[in-house]
Amino acid sequence: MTQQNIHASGLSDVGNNNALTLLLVTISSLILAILWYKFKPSNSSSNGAPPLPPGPRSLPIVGYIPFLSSSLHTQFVSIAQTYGPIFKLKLGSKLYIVISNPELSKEVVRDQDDIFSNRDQSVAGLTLTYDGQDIVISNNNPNWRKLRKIFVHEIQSHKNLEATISFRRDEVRNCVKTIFGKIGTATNVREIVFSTETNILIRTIWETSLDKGGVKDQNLGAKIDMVATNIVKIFARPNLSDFFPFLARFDLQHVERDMQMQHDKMDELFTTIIEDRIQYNLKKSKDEGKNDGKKDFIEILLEYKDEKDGKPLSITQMKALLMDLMIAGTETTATTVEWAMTHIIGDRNIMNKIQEELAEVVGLENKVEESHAPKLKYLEATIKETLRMYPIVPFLIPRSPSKTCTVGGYTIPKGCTIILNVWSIQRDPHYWENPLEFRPERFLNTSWDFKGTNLVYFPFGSGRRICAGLPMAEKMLMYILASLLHSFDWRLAKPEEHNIKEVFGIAIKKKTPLICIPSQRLSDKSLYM
Ligand code: HEM
Repeated sequence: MTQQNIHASGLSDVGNNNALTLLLVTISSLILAILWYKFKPSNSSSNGAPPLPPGPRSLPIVGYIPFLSSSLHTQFVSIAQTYGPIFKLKLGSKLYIVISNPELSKEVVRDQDDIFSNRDQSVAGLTLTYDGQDIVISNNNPNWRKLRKIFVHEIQSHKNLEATISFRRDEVRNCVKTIFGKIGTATNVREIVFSTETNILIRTIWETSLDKGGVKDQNLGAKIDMVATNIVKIFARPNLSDFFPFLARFDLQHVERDMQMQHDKMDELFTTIIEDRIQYNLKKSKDEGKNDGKKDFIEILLEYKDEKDGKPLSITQMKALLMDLMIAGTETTATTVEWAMTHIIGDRNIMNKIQEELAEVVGLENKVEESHAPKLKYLEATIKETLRMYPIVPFLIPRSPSKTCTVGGYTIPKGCTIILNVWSIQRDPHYWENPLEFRPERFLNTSWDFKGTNLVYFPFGSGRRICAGLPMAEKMLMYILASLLHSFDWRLAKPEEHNIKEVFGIAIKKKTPLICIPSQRLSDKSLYM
């Protein structure tokens, strides 16, 4: 080959190379474009806004629904291990964002609390609460603010809690008396505590009407217990109407129908109570009213109904509020007591420490009073540890942002559902040493409280929507547990059946009920009467 030819061929090689390179670049670009289109992160956004959080791939239409397990709390921990502390899930046509670390929780419940103070309103929730006219399910609106203010300032105020101390004392003593009648026999602690809590709430709500021709049904507590239990069970049923709102009108799984039935039973009761009281008040003179002294909750609410300034409270709003109290106040406390007793009975060392403290503070010749509570530090630490391992409402009550915003650098679209996995945060080894060990000592001499200030521990929620019944819950847990453990020694009915298996739902419950045998601890029998 001549030099010229070599050059020519070289040139032509260059020419050929250029053409080849161009072809390769074009094909590569095409392939890359196709690959990018096909595998682009599904969360990237085209308008320059931050992307949606990452999350597992899901099927068309149904999204991730077919892959959901019955133990969502543990399943969400596994998903977070792959996708990080904030991930998204598409369930039907709805977008869920799950958050499982304190830093991101803080962005929701503190830094942007106002934006995140609406609720994700499920069909069952709306059906139960007169279309969200209550506190728990209502969005952040003037109605919610008013009801919450009445509840927190009137019912949960220090003054009112002091004024209603005798109701709690009577009912907790009845509880001790009932258990005394069961000494030596297998006893379901949760059932007894549930009834005690129901009776306390009934008396706090309409004490005087029991004396004044109102509802006198002896089995009222048991009936309410049954309805409340049914309601919690219905809440635990996943509902297609929530995942596909356009299906809601068909109520394919009858969740709405079943909830309506329970709602109607409670509604009938509340209507009777309120009407009886209105009639009674109409009959009595104003002066008589002033002499009454103690006001129960119905009386307080009726004053707001007749309010001259501002917007009076409607009867429906009153009933919605009563519904909240009876449901939110019973299940939570009874379940917490059951978990605490499970661990206390399962660990003789913990039981001894609590009982020694009670003997010292209360004395073996006395009954427990609420006023002993501030000195019962080990018992308090045991309750805190119980609520660390078993935050009864494991995902809090889901919230929904009122406008599109960002959390952790990701876009959070308006109207999606926010789940804060407090259960996983409170068991995260990153924040808790040996988190699966039940160790009350970790709460001794520390500043942890229930106010949700440190988002490593917030079993009652945090921010604007923190549990409105917190002051009462704290008192009840201390008083009931102190009375049960001061008055009785406890052992498991079947020690081989000791277990701490959970069932996930709107409340985190024991898989099998705690059945145990009480024995008399105080020598003076009159302390049980
Ligand atoms: C162990 C007992 C209890 C626990 C663990 C508990 C826990 C909670 C939690 C986690 C929330 C949601 C907070 C959030 O979304 O950030 C809540 C809300 C609420 N709780 Fe409780 N609760 C308990 C007892 C009670 C009691 C005794 C009452 C009433 C007598 C009550 C009334 C309420 C109400 C009305 C709300 C709704 C607050 C709102 O949405 O503004 N709770 N509770």
